[in-house]
Amino acid sequence: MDALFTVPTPQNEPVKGYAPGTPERASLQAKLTELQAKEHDLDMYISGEWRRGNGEAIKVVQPHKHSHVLGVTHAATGAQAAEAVAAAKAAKREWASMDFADRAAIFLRAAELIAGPYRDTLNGATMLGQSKTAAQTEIDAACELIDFLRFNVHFAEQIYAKQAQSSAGLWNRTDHRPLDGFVYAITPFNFTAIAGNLPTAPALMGNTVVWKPATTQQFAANFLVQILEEAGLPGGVINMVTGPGPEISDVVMADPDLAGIHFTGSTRVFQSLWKHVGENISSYRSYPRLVGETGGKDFIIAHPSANIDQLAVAMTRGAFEYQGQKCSAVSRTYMPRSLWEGGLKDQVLDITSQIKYGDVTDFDHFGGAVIDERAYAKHTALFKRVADDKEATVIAGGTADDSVGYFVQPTIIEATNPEHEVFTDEYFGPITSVYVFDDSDFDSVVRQAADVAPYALTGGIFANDRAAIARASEELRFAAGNYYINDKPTGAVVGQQPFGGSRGSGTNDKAGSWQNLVRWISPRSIKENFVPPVDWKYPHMGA
Ligand SMILES: NC(=O)c1ccc[n+]([C@@H]2O[C@H](COP(=O)([O-])OP(=O)(O)OC[C@H]3O[C@@H](n4cnc5c(N)ncnc54)[C@H](O)[C@@H]3O)[C@@H](O)[C@H]2O)c1
Ligand SMILES: N[C@@H](CCC=O)C(=O)O
Repeated sequence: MDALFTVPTPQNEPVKGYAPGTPERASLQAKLTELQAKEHDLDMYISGEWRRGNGEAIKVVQPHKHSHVLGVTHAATGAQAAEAVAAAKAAKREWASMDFADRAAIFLRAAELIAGPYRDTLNGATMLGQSKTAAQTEIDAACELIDFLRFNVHFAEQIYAKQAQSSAGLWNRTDHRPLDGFVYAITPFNFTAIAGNLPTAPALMGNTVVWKPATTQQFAANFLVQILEEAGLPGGVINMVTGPGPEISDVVMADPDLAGIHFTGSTRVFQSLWKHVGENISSYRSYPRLVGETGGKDFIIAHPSANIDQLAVAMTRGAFEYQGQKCSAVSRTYMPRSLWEGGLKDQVLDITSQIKYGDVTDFDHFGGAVIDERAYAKHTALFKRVADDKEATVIAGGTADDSVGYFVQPTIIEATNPEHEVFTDEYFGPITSVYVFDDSDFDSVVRQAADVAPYALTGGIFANDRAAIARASEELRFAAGNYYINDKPTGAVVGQQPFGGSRGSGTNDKAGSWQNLVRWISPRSIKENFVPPVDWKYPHMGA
C-alpha cells in the first residue's frame, strides 16, 4: 500500500478496581476457579509449534498454596535451545522485511486481546502463579503490558520518522534496520508485563527472538504466547524455551548470530551473562547489544518538614506491596528523629500490623507469599542473622511460615549503623530498614545514602521545604534512575515515568520508551546522488 500511515495515539489503559459487587470482580473470580480446575501443560513454543522440553520436569505451583500444582513444565535441552535459535534465524528475513504497519498491527491487536477477552486469563494466571493480588496483577499483567504494546508502537513510529537532512541534488535516508542476528530475551518472575515486553519490543523493531521466561512465571507466560499467536504473530518470530537458564544460555550465547540480550532479573545473573558475552566476543558476527534492568536498594529519605501521614503510607505500601518483590520496592528508609518519635513510628507499626498476607484468591488479603522456597530461605536466613545483631532491631515482623505457602511477614529492621547490610543488600522480599537521624544531620544523611548501596534504581524524597528538596535532588542525581518527590518510588507508568536505573541496577535503557527501542535497531545511512560529478579535478586546480 502506498501511504505513510500514522499509528493510533496511545492512552494509558484504565485500571479496574475489583471492588466488592463489581462485574469485573465476579468475572475474575470465575476465571480463577476455572484456571485452578486442572493441571496445565506448560510447553515450549518453537517455530509456531508447541513442543515439550526433553529435560527435567518442573512443577509450577501456587506460592501461597504450594501443594497446588498449576502445571508442569519441562526444561529445554541444549539441542532444543539450538532449534529455537535456528527457528529465530529462519524467520528473520521475512519478518524484517514485513511492513511496519503489519508488524505493529499484530502487537496492537495483542493489546486489545489483553484489554478484552484475555484480561481475566492473564490476570488470573499471574495471581495464581506469581502470588499477586487483584490490584497488583491488574497494574501489571493487564495495564502495564497493554501500555507497553501500545506505546512501543507509537515510539517505533517516531523513531522511523527520524530522517537525515538532504542537501541540493541529494536524497539522504535512514533505514532503521533490525539488528544483524537474533535477540535473546530473558525475563524475571515478578512482572508478567516485563515477560511480555522483553521479547516483543525487539520483535516490533523487526528482530526475531529466543525468549526464556522464569520457570516461576511459566504459567502466565504460556497464555502470553497464546495471545501473540491469536494476534497473528508468525511462527519463529518469538520462540519460547522453558527451563532454568544456564544450559540454554550455553547454546544460545555460543551462536555467532547473537545480536543482543534483553534481560531483566538479578544483578548477579546479568553480570554473568555480560561476562559470558565478553568471553565469546571474538566469535560473534557483531557486538551484541546488552540491555539489562536489574536489582535495587530503593530508598525513601524524609526531611523534618515532611508530612507524617503521607510518609507512613508511602513507606508501608512501597515496602510491602507484592511482598516487596518489585525491583522498585522501598527497602531502606531514612527518618528524622522528630518525625519518627513524634508519631511516624507508631503509625507505620500500626499499618504494618494490619497488613495480611494470605491466599490471593481471597480478595481481603493485602498480599500473598514470596515466590519460592529459595526466596523464603534467603529471608529467614536474614532473620537469624539479625537476631543477635547489636546494631539491628526487628521492630515489626521477622517471622515466617512455609507450611502452606511461602509466607514471610512484613518486616521492619531499625539499624544504627548506616552501612549495615540492611541499607546495602537487596533481599527482594517484604523487608525494609530504617535509619533514624538527628534532624540537623539531614544533608549528611542524604550524602551518605546516595552512594552507600551499589544500586541506583529508584528512590524518593519527602519534604515540604523546597530548598531541602532542591539540595537533596542534586545530591541524589545519580542515586536513582527513577526519582520521586513526595511519592513512593514504585508503580512507574509507561509513557509517564520511563523505568530503569544505572550503577548495579542496569543499563538504564528505560523499558517502554524510545530509548529502549533504539537498542534494537542498527541504522543504515543511505545517500542517493541525483547529479554525480563528472569532472575528476578539484576546483583549486584550475581548468
Ligand atoms: N530493574 C528492573 O526493571 C527489574 C524489574 C524486575 C525485576 N528486577 C530484578 O529481578 C530480580 C528478581 O527476579 P528473578 O528472581 O527472576 O531474577 P533472576 O536473576 O534469578 O532470574 C531472571 C531470569 O534469568 C534466568 N537465568 C538465571 N541464570 C541464567 C543464565 N545463566 N542464563 C540465562 N538465564 C538465566 C532465570 O531463569 C530467569 O528467567 C531482582 O533482583 C529484581 O530487582 C529488576
Ligand atoms: N516498574 C515497576 C517495577 C518493576 C520491577 O520489578 C515499578 O515502577 O514499580
